[in-house]
Amino acid sequence: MPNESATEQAAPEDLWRLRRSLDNIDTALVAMLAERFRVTRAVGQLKARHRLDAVDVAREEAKVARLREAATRAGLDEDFAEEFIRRVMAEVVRQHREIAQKG
Ligand SMILES: O=C(O)C(=O)C[C@]1(C(=O)O)C=C[C@@H](O)C=C1
Repeated sequence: MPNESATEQAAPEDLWRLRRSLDNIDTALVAMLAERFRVTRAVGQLKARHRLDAVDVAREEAKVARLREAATRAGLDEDFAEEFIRRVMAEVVRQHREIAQKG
């Protein structure tokens, strides 16, 4: 293929297989994130309609604690898991404020 890197051309079959697996996982992650944002947009519309604050600190902290435990059980670094979910929630809050402003 013309746009393959030199590493890809020289890669052994195992590397190809692992990379295909990674590509599938990445696609699934994006699809799940998109689904999550579809749900949070609906939450944002409800919050705007009922004049509720975009941020729910207690819920965020409970979620972080729960996900840190889930990460540990799954063998994933819990600080990474926390960083990830906090970044996602920050984007959700940004979108909720945008929804509330635009009406
Ligand atoms: O549960 C809510 O109220 C949400 O708006 C969702 C969510 C989240 O993405 O999990 C986002 C912002 C809130 O501060 C808490 C949680």
